[in-house]
Amino acid sequence: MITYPIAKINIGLQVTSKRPDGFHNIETVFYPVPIQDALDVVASTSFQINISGIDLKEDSGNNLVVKAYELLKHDFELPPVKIHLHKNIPVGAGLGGGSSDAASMLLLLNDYFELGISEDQLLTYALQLGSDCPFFIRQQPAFARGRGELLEEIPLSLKGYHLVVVKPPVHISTAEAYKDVVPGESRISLKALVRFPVSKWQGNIQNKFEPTVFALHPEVREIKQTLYKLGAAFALMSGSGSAVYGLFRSEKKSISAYFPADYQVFFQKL
Ligand SMILES: C[C@@](CO)(OP(=O)(O)O)[C@H](O)COP(=O)(O)OP(=O)(O)OC[C@H]1O[C@@H](n2ccc(N)nc2=O)[C@H](O)[C@@H]1O
Ligand SMILES: Nc1ncnc2c1ncn2[C@@H]1O[C@H](COP(=O)(O)OP(=O)(O)O)[C@@H](O)[C@H]1O
Repeated sequence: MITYPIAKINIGLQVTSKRPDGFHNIETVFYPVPIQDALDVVASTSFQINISGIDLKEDSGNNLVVKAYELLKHDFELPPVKIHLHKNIPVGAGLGGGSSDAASMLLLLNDYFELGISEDQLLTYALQLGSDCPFFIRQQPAFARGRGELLEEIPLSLKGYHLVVVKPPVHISTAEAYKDVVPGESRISLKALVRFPVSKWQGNIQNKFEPTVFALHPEVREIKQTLYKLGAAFALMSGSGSAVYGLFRSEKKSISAYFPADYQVFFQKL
């Protein structure tokens, strides 16, 4: 059975407080975007995993899709499986690729082996794999609080916008990014801000990780500035970075020419 895990962008990200469990409470809007991996699973006589595409530079046994399989195997009688994961979503980018692969694995195993796991239970399993993971169970635009798992779906649509995502060759560790951030409340709630037209978002919708990431990696700030110079209606770093996205009113196919050759540039009509 094959499935195509998608990516997300964060439209605004506020880190409101540090929690006793070591995580942070956040407020963000998750929006699904069609940058995709491919995940193929078949029942087999022995467990195997094969990864192609972007090199994850780590033991495939630690991959989140394997963790998702092991999590369900603990509670259900699953046969061994043969997994093929093709990585296309940039890694360490703030696009949630690993979390999405893990959530897709839960959904796929539930369907393939007819496990009968309810959506609520899938959300609980997903949170054990990552804070971003529950969003990828339903993949609907959502205002998120808590660790990112308290999801409230919102009627936000960016249909008609042209999305550009630029990922420089900078890998950002989410855990390291949280260590540097100074928590605080925002003046106006993000949930209220996203109801404004996109043309009013610039300067109002912010990502709390930008100041520290921009200070350490000025090239990430430059991407945002370039996207605005090229006419973006809104541009922001996604999650803990290092990918930056821009929303444009018109097609921007030649945009790659404005960035160095080793930057990955994706464009997609939403
Ligand atoms: C920052 C965000 C914004 O959407 O996304 P990314 O930039 O990773 O895509 C998320 O909060 C990332 O979620 P996720 O990538 O699933 O993180 P996890 O695996 O749960 O946690 C990795 C580490 O980040 C820190 N962490 C994560 C989430 C959170 N609400 N508070 C935290 O302090 C913890 O130190 C944790 O050990
Ligand atoms: N299937 C996977 N895809 C991507 N990264 C994975 C996967 N499984 C485990 N990882 C690990 O998770 C880390 C963060 O992955 P990713 O979700 O892409 O980050 P981010 O959301 O911060 O861009 C990677 O550096 C890698 O070590």
